[in-house]
Amino acid sequence: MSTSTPLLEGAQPYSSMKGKLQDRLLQGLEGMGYQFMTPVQQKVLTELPTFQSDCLVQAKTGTGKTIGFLLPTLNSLLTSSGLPKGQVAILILSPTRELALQIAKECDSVTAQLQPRLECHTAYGGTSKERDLKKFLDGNPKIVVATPGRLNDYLSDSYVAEKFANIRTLILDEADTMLEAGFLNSINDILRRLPPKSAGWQGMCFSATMPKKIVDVLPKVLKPGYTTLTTIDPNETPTIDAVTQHSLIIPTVADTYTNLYALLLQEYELSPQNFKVIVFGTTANNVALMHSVFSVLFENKAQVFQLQSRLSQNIRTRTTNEYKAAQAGIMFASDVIGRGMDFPNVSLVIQVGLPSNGEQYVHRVGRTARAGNEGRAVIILTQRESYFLKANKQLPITPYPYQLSNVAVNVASEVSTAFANVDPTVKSKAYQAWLGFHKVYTKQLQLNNESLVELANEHAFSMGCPEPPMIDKQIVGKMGLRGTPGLNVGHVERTSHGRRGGGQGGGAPKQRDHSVDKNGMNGGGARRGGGGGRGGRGRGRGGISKR
Ligand SMILES: Nc1ncnc2c1ncn2[C@@H]1O[C@H](COP(=O)(O)OP(=O)(O)OP(=O)(O)O)[C@@H](O)[C@H]1O
Repeated sequence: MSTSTPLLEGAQPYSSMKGKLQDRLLQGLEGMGYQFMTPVQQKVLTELPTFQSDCLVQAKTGTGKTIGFLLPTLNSLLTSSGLPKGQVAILILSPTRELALQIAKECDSVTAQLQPRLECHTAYGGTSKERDLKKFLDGNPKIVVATPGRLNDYLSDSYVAEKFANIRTLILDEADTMLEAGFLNSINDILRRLPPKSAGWQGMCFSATMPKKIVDVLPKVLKPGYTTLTTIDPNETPTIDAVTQHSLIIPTVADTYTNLYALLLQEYELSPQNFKVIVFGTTANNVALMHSVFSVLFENKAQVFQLQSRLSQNIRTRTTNEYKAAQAGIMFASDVIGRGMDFPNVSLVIQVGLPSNGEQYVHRVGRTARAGNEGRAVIILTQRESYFLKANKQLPITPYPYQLSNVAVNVASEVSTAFANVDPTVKSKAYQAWLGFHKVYTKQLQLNNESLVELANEHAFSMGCPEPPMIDKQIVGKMGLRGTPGLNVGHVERTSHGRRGGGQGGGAPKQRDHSVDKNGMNGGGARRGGGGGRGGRGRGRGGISKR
C-alpha cells in the first residue's frame, strides 16, 4: 500500500504503538512493509476498551480488517499466561477455503519475528482430513483458521474438541454472511461444541457489510454491551469511493457473451498493461462455460483463469496463487472468491448477471481498489434483471459510458466460432445451472415457468446449441418445472463416477450449495432465499446450481 494513498492520509505510524503492542509483532509488521495503521486498524487498536473486548467492526473492503483482528488477539495471547500446550487460543472462522488460507498466511507474516513461532493451522474442506488432523494433534496449534464444515468435523470428535477447551477468542470474518441462514446452523453446531460464552471467551465480528437483520443473532457470539466500531459514515456509499461503478444493460440473455466480449475488448484497449480483471458469474457451471469460451477468444491477448467450487481444491489453491502473482489476466470466478480475497492490482471487476443481494455486489466490487488503489467495476444485467439497480439505489452505479452494441454485433461471428469449440457437456451444464439459478428469481424477474424456459433456450441457442440440452426427468421435477413446454426432458444415464453421461445431457445433478463449506463442498457467500440447512445439500429450491 503506498503511503500517499488516501487510505493512509494522516495515519498514525505503528511506531506509536510501542509499549502497547509486543515488539515482535511490530517487527513483523515492519517486515510486511506496514508502517502506518489503516483507519480500521487504528480504531480497533486505540478505541477498543481492552484488546479482550467483544466487538462488532465494520470497515470497507480492502482496508486492512485482517490485521485489525489479528493484532489485538495475538497481542493478548502473547501477554497472557496459563494456556496449556496443544490448546487452541484463537479460532478464526471464514466462509471460504481460499480466505481461510489467506488469513493464515497473513497471520504467519505478522508472527514471523516471534521466537518460538506461534503455530497457525488451517482446517477446511477439500484437503486430506487425516493429514491435517494428524498435524493438528501432533502440533501445538495456538491459532486455527477454519471453514465451518471442516471445523464441525473436527469438533464432533470429543478428543479433538478438547483442544478447544481453553479458547480465548472467536473471530467471525465476513460475520454477516457467517450469521445468515446458509451458515447459521453450522455456526450453532460449533458454538454448542465450544466452551459456553459464559466461560468468558472474547467474540469479534468483522465485515464490510452489516445488514440490520444480523443484530438479532450477534448475542450468540458477542456479549451484551459489546463495542461497535465503524469507519463508514451511515450516509456514505457502502462501496469504496475509489471504484468507478457502471452498469451495462443488455436486451436479453442471448446478448450476454457478445456484450461481455465487447466490454472486455474495450477495457483491454483502454489499458492493456494493467488488464487484471475478475469476471463473476452466477454459478460454477456458468463460470466454467465463460472460461472455456473466453480462453479461445483471448488466446493471444491475455491469460485466462477460473475459480469455482467444482474444481479440485489443489487446482483452486494453485490458481489462487497464480492469479495473486499475475501482472495481468482475466479470472472467471464464482463467489468462492466473492468476499475477502486479496488479489493485488485488480483493475476491473465485472459481474455478469444478478449478484445474490446488494451486500454480495459490494463485496465483489471490493476485489478491486484495495489497499488505497483505484479500480473500476461494471455489472452486466439484462433489461429484466435491471430491477437490481432500482432495488439498490444506494449504490453509485452509472451507465457504462461507451456504446458497445455495434461492437457486440461485429464480434458475434467470432463469439459463435469460439462457442463451436466448447465441449457440449460444458454448455449443457451451464444451461441447467442457468435454469436452476433463475428459477429462484422468477418473481423478481416477472417470469413464469414457460417464459423462464423460453429464456433458458435463448441462452442455449446463443451458446450454439442446436436444440435445448437434455435435462433428466428427476432434475426437472426437483426444479419444479415438470410439464413446462420447451424443455428437452429425458433420462440421462449416470456413469460409474455418478456423473451423468450422454452427450448434451452431461452434468452432475448436484443440489444448490447453501454456502456451508462442508466435507469438500465450498459455498462462497450469501444466497438470496438462503433457507438451507446444515451442509446445504438436497434442500435447495432451484435444485441444481452451485457456486
Ligand atoms: N497497515 C497497512 N499498511 C499497508 N498495507 C496494508 C496494511 N494493512 C493491510 N494492508 C494491505 O491491504 C490489503 C487489504 O487488506 P485486507 O485483505 O485485510 O482487507 P479487508 O478489509 O479484510 O478486505 P475485505 O473486506 O475484502 O475482506 C492487503 O493487501 C493488505 O496486505
